[in-house]
Amino acid sequence: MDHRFVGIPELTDIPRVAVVIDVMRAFTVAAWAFSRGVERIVLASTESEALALKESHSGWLALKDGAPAAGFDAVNSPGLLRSRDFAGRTLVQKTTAGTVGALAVADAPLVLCASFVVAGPTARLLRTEDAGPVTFVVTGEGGRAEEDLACAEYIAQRMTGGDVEAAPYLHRARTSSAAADLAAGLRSGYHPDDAELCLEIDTFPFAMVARQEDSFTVLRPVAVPWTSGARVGRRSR
Ligand SMILES: O=C(O)[C@H](CS(=O)(=O)O)OP(=O)(O)O
Ligand SMILES: [Mg+2]
Repeated sequence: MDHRFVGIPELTDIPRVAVVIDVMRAFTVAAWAFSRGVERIVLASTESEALALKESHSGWLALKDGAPAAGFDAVNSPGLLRSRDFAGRTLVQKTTAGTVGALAVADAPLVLCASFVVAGPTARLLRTEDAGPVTFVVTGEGGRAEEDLACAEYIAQRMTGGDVEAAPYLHRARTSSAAADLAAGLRSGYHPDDAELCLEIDTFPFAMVARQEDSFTVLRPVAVPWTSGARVGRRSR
């Protein structure tokens, strides 16, 4: 199938179906946040917007990448999130690459955010939706991040429905510069398990769908059973 693999700067039109990839770490973190009880993630375009949203909505929490900072409740680290209890909470997320990529395609009729931990459900949902050609947004390094490209290509292969060996794709991600930086502790807001947590396949049974709700871009988990007939539907444009 004629999929496109593009960086954020190459996004010149509104895709019909967009899958925004950020393995390290935004959309691994988002999946972990949902697994810890977060009900929805509101994507913010700036840190000040994230803080303003938190302040104006009782009970909302804010997460950003980089070092911990005043006003923020969490950082962009799966290792640091996995023991938190976020039951029923709304989380506002702002990161350098992942959330920027998702907001860049927010007007597309179908937008999924993905990483290896939700790769299988993401591919199954795209099959169920009969999605056709997908625009994969490779968020890292202007579209050249090897971990994101490997994950995008892995999901594209799994969309075909056949068995796909994960090892070569994971190897590319494990040997990426982002993985090396994470493993070496060069990223702020970091846990030593982060790189490995980002390199797990199908940890969670849901895909993550971004939709416009009121004036926000909101990410929610959508359960995708192995034999799903459930459709999420696309917005008409
Ligand atoms: O937190 C991350 O891993 C990165 C930020 S940086 O590359 O470490 O500065 O953000 P993300 O949007 O998750 O790629
Ligand atoms: Mg990244």
